[in-house]
Amino acid sequence: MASSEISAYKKAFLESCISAKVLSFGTFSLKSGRQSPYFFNAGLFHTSALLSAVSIAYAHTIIEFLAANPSIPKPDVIFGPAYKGIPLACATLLELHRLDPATWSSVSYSYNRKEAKDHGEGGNIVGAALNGKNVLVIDDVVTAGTAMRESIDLVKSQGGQIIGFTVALDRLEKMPGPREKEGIDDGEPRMSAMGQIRKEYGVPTTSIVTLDDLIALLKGKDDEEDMKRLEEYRAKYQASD
Ligand SMILES: O=P(O)(O)OC[C@H]1O[C@H](OP(=O)(O)OP(=O)(O)O)[C@H](O)[C@@H]1O
Ligand SMILES: O=C(O)c1cc(=O)[nH]c(=O)[nH]1
Repeated sequence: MASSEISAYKKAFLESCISAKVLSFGTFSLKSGRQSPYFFNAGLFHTSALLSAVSIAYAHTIIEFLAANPSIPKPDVIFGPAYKGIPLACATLLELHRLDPATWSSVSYSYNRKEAKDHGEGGNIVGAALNGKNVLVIDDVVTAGTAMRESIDLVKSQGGQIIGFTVALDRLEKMPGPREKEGIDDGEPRMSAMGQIRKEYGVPTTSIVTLDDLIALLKGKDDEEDMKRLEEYRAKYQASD
């Protein structure tokens, strides 16, 4: 795919991520244990201009996602998993309300604490209670899907129903093999985390951009060495779906 085939808002989103160094290139250790030649640090969307830009991209992605999947019920709650999902969910809900107040004014945000609070109101959920609610989860990036699975378990344990997942970046990586953490790569094909979750839980998922979009954007205009490392990484960890 050539960079000209990326839609204008995806291109603008990726370019703002690169200029703010939300997307950076080098060698990074991931939660999965993989060594990646690129990293998406959503914690760097910390100015009002960047937070506004990212929330506009999420909001448009969510509106398109809901329009393309009419069987998905309307969300009651936008849930942002701790930590990086928290400001993203809150800012996106404000943007959705700005774009379409009639639809979004009664929708709530909610997020978890990583450590439950044992005084005051207590518990590990801040914002709307999830019991009986249709919950749309917003997170920053998906690699092996550990964070997504934790969100599914958490929302279910609170009595909520997950109706969809939206992330900024789907790295399109295959799920880790059973001995990958020990450094043993069996080289077997596997589905992506997003694909596996769609299949296992029947939960629809979407992303603003993917690794394929990033490579298409960078092709022919960036550092050739970074580009080569990105393509090698994609070839090694590319998912089968
Ligand atoms: O798909 P995975 O393999 O789970 O990797 C991606 C997740 O890892 C990071 O979160 P982390 O758990 O480090 O929490 P943070 O938001 O506090 O940085 C990142 O923010 C994603 O949520
Ligand atoms: O897989 C991860 O741990 C990970 C990848 C990435 O690009 N960004 C991030 O915050 N975590």
